Amino acid sequence: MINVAPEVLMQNQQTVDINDLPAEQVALEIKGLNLHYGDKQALNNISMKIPKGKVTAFIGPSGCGKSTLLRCINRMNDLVDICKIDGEIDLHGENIYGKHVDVAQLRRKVGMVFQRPNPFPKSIYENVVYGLRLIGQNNRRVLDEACEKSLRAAALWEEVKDRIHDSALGLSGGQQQRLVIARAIAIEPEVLLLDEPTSALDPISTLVIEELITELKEKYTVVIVTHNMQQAARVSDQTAFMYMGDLIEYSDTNTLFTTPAKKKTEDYITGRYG
Ligand SMILES: Nc1ncnc2c1ncn2[C@@H]1O[C@H](COP(=O)(O)OP(=O)(O)OP(=O)(O)O)[C@@H](O)[C@H]1O
Repeated sequence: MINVAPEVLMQNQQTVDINDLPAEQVALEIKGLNLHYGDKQALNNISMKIPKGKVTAFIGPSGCGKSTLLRCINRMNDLVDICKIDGEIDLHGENIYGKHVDVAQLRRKVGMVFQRPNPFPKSIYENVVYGLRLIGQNNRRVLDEACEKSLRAAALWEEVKDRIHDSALGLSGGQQQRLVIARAIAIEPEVLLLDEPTSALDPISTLVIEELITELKEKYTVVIVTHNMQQAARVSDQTAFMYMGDLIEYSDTNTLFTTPAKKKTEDYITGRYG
């Protein structure tokens, strides 16, 4: 028996051949990506297309390489000395691992939110406008507008509008995670990477973030790593199942959860391992 409630999948009805997307619908294309940590290979020849304006989920058992693959998309793995990467990731047709790529610029286009909310010990306002200040924007009116717009987009404005100059550390975990999302979108990235964004949150905050993810895809390409298959089924349009560094199966979420093509995928989604 498959573990994901059919009504969840019904809400998500759509079928797209993910391997046959026209170029204008592709946000990211990963081509023959191999990654080693020292002698250990963590990603094996991964190739996939990530569509624009959709939510793509990476699922798979612990240690299969989901976060590693996610971190390749904004070159966070560059910070790991023993990490060696070959292959290509094209963002709108341009290889992000190309010689002349400005990594700081890339990370403005590809924002990231981590498992644990990590607000800075500053006010709510200063957290949201942080990235704008970094790129030299200090006009009060522009910052005020960006702050309100981002907090609204992150579904947090109504809860904090009367205390935006208070410390961000006084917010609840779920509010902090929405604040971090507001901070990521304030600089208007094209892609938003979410690495298990709800794993430290209670069920109600999780639901709020899931609803938010569904709204965010109207403006951004979202890629999410999750341990939670129900969550992948609820929020994603496409799902990639990974196992021991391999991309085993990648298709629209309904197909992957209802009629997986590979035995390994079926074993995983039916809870036989993982
Ligand atoms: N900085 C690192 N140095 C060395 N090995 C690493 C590093 N980061 C990850 N690994 C290894 O790479 C493999 C993939 O790890 P990764 O964190 O990407 O998996 P994951 O699927 O996201 O796991 P989880 O669901 O537990 O977070 C694992 O074997 C892990 O031990």
